[in-house]
Amino acid sequence: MRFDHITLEHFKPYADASLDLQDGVTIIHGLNGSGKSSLLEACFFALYGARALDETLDDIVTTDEDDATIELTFSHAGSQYHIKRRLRRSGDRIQTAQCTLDGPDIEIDGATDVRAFITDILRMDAEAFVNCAYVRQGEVNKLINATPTQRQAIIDDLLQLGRLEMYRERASDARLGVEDILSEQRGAQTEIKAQIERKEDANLHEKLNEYEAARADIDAEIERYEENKIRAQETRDNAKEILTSHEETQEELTELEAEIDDLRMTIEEDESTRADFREAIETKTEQVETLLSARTDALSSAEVTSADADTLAARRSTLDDKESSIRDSLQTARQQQTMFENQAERLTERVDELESRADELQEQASEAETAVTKAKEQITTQQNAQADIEEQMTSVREQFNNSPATLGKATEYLEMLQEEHDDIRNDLASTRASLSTVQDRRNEAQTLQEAGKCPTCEQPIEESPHVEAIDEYDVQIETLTERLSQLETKQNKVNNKIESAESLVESERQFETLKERKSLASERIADARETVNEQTETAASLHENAGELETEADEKRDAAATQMSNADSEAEKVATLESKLETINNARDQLDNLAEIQSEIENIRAEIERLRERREEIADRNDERREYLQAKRDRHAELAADVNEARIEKAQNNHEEAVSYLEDVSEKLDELRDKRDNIQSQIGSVRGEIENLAELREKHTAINDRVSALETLHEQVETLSSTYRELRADLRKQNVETLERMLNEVFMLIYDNDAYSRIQLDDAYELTIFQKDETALNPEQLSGGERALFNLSLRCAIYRLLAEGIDGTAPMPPLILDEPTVFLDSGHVGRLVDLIKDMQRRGVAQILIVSHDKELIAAADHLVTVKKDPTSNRSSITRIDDPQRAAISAASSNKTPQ
Ligand SMILES: Nc1ncnc2c1ncn2[C@@H]1O[C@H](COP(=O)(O)OP(=O)(O)OP(=O)(O)O)[C@@H](O)[C@H]1O
Ligand SMILES: [Zn+2]
Repeated sequence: MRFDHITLEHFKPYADASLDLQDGVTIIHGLNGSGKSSLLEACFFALYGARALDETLDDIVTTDEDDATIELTFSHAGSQYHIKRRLRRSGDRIQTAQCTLDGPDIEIDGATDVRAFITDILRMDAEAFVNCAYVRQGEVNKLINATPTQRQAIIDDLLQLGRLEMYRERASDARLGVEDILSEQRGAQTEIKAQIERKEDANLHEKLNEYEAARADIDAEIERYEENKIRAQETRDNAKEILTSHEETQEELTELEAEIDDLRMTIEEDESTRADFREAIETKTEQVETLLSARTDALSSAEVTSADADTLAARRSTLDDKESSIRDSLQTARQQQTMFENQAERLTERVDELESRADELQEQASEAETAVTKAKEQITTQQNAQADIEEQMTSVREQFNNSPATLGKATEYLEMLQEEHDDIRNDLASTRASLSTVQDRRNEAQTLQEAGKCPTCEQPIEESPHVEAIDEYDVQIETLTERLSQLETKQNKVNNKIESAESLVESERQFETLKERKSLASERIADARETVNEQTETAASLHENAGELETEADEKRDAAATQMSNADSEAEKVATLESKLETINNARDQLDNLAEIQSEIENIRAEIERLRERREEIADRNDERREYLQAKRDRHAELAADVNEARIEKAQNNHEEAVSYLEDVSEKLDELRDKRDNIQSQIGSVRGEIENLAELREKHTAINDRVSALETLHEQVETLSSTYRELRADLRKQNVETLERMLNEVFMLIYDNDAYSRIQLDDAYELTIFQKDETALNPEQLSGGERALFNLSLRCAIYRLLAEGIDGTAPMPPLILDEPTVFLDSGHVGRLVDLIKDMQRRGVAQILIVSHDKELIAAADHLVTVKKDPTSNRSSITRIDDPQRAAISAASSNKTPQ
């Protein structure tokens, strides 16, 4: 067997990992806790499940994960198989969700079946696998510490010697089974023999003859009694017939008597009904009398002579005719009344309309008159205003009388004065300027003169021709000053004139305004006069129209009164007609009353008639009944005469006797038959016994044959059991010898020191080590390292024994070592490398070693390093392509190979 490939998901520290595995030595290397052992455990788990690891499924799934998947591919006997296990959380527990194995022509589903299949092809269960191929970390002492019996069991189991023991046990079980059956059969044989002897002593045929003779006697007796019984039955039946017929006659007589009583009673009841009816007829006849006298009164009230239907109908039709003619008149009168009322109403409405229209016109007329009065007042007011204006105008005119301007020329005059005033002002300004210039020149000349210069040419004065200029200036100043004073006087005068001219202009403007106001007043007066004329005319015409309307209103009012009185007279007619209708209705009520009385009389008479008929009917029926009654009485007398008392008495006696005999004979017959049945069953049992005896004889022959066959079988099984025992002992001896030889070979190969001469493994699987001086040591006395070496040797020897000792294809799993160097010194690690190479040479195809020891890398064909990421706490796997170079570099740098 070879592991080819393993894939992990969420298995212990692995999040996601996969690894190819080949033939040869694979070293799995890494630091403590990096996940090396877990990798091997995964392979083991894939094959056998969690139980084999002594762990629960919860331990296997990576902490905080809810599922895990482990897949292992392996080759075995030329075929490749693939196991897949999937775990999943369900509630707070992890469970196996899938466990399948597939390979050529096989597909298995379910953990139990997969484990069974693996156990079968490897020929070892999980425990055997661990004992042979999987040297687990820290299990150094397991085989050393085991008792010889345990060791024997382990090794026997591995070598399948257990099977021989099983076969032996089965053979021995079979022998015991045969012995059980044999002793049982012998017991049965003796028992049957005794039974046969007992039956032969019982003279069964003689007994049978006796019983048959007794049965024939009883049969004859039974026959005789049966004949007697038939005769007694005939007697009883004849008597019974006579008695039955008598009983029937008695019954008929009783029935007839009852019928006679019934009939008599019915007749009496009916006669009493007739009497009741007669009384009812009398009462009703009296009622008719009363009603007849009521009818006489009703006839006179209804004004008819007879109450028969025709008369009443005729009277009704007369009333109907009258009513219909009254209704016609009534309708006409009502229509007339309505018509007159409507007309009166319409006329009254018209009167109202006319009066209101006349009022409106009168109002309009008085409005016009008011307007006239107002216009006249306006005229007076305006005339007064005119006189006032004229007065003011006269005073303005008077103002102009003594003025320089005429009325209408004042503005022109003012403008002329203003021009004059402007001229004077200009003159004044220029004169003042001239005076000032002259004065300035004179002062300058004076200054120059005083400085000796000519004031005109500014030449030195001596040569100046203009010395007289200052005087000229003085003259000019005098002239100019005079002129100024003249101009100022003139200006004052003109100013005064302007003032009075301005007042004139104002008056003139006033005069114009007055003129306008006067003409306005004239216009208003004219307008008011027109208004007076117009409105006076309007008022007159309105008064006229209003008068006409009032006249018309008076006429209409009269007409309305006339129509109203017509309506009243029609209303009177209506009342009269309605009271006539009332009278007719009363007459009808009287007719109804009469008709009712009449119909009641007729009803009661009909009732009386019906009662009479019923009385007659009952009388007829009772006559019939009386005839029938007579017939019944005749039949009764006839039957009573026929009864023969003596004959009946005889029949009764016969019947009693026969019945009592029959009872006795039945008892007797029952007794005889019981007796016969008894004898018959005894005959049956004797015959059964005889048959039984024949059967027993047959059975006896058969059981004799079986007992001798079982005796032969017992001998054979005994031989088989002892053969298995001997075979196993032989094989074990042989295996112990081989295992001892191999153990010595391996131990000598791996153990470096020269302290021990040999190891002894005796038939009882006791292990002893001999020192050079032949003193014996128990392996438990060895040092820790020596025990580790001893354990390794023993494991390798067992592995070799299995691998070499089994014919054909060895189903051996890979040899798996977990931390084998733990107790070894460096020298022994080197020896371990030699051992591994030796095992390889001897044909162990796949060796898997977990080790943190770099020295072991020297033995590796393949190197796998395992590392755990310190932050994520997840492990990863790396394959090293060239392990030997890695080993050298590791040895030189003393570092973990990458
Ligand atoms: N269910 C789990 N989930 C996560 N991590 C786990 C789980 N079970 C174990 N581990 C981790 O896996 C590691 C143990 O792995 P393993 O025993 O394979 O280590 P190792 O490399 O063989 O170490 P050593 O050299 O000490 O034997 C531990 O660090 C542990 O924390
Ligand atoms: Zn480990």
